[in-house]
Amino acid sequence: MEHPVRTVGIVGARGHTGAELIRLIHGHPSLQLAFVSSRELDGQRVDARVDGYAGDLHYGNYAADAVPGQGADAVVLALPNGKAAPFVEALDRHAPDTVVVDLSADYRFDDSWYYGLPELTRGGQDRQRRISNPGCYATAMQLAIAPLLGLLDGPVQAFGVSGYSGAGTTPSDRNNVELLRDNLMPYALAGHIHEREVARQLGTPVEFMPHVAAHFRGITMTVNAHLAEAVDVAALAARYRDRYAHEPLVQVLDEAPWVSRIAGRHGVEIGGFTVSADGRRAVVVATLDNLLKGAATQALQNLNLAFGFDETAGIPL
Ligand SMILES: NC(=O)C1=CN([C@@H]2O[C@H](COP(=O)(O)OP(=O)(O)OC[C@H]3O[C@@H](n4cnc5c(N)ncnc54)[C@H](OP(=O)(O)O)[C@@H]3O)[C@@H](O)[C@H]2O)C=CC1
Ligand SMILES: CC(=O)N[C@@H](CCC(=O)OP(=O)(O)O)C(=O)O
Repeated sequence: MEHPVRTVGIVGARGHTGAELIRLIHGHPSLQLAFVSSRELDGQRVDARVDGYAGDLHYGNYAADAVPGQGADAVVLALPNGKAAPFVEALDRHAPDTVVVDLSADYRFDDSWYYGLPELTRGGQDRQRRISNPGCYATAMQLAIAPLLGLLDGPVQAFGVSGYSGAGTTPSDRNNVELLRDNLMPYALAGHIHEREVARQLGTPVEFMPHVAAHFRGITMTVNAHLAEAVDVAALAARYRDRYAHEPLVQVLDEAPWVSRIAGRHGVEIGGFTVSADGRRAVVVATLDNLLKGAATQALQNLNLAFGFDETAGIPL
């Protein structure tokens, strides 16, 4: 179906997720880039920085008060955690009908925002204007755990390993390639914000242990669940196949998915179904690309739903 073209601005466009969004929006049949904002790249050509973008757009440095005046139909905030509020306040005040998609964790606990994990939260109210876009670990955990709801007996343990692009571009130990070489770096082993986010969304306790590794992109998430009744591997896998049968972005496999195979791809792979001898403990593995389904691809799903487009428009499947 033909749609009128809608325009999208990106704040935080220098970052890893911003670059992916530029590529996706540029290739979208019904979306067009209105502006891309970066303080550091102000004035530079976008085509000199982003493979896959061809055009005359330049980065600009737009402070929060300047964003509503750009007239974009949607604004994606791809800023570090804690930086979204001035942009949201300016849009609330001067352009309240703008669709806002926030990639950070800033509004994920705010019930006045729509939590946009389409495979689990889409419904009758998808034409949203304030959308909190779940991140990489939270998406992997929720998609891996959701089919187990109703079977669980106690907290679920989630062991996650992220590529270092998950730590953004601000220098830290977690994106320091020297420190990561031949290494696996554990951090925030209890109480990570994504632990609380997933527990809140799924309504069940989760114990999350994040790590970062030397690869650039991709998350692997191993979930360990104690069950109230025994299952066998076939029944466990069938539960996932049924749950995601009509989801173009979720592939259910028999074997355990490998993170090396998901880099650069838009969906999620779930597999490696294993049960203990008594059938009361299940293990499941999920992989996704943190920059795509964990951020930019999910943002595109949410923009598509907000504008009434096909949810996967512009997403190469
Ligand atoms: N990386 C990932 O795998 C994922 C990231 N996310 C979330 O998405 C958001 C963006 O992540 P990512 O792309 O990795 O981040 P980056 O660190 O790579 O990029 C951050 C961007 O924000 C801009 N920026 C930084 N500070 C400010 C500020 N005070 N005001 C205005 N602009 C600022 C930077 O550009 P400049 O300094 O030039 O202005 C840059 O464009 C984060 O909230 C992150 O948690 C979510 C899922 C996955
Ligand atoms: C490796 C690494 O540092 N990862 C980041 C999360 C990645 C991400 O950006 O996710 P959210 O948007 O959900 O915060 C972290 O653990 O905080």
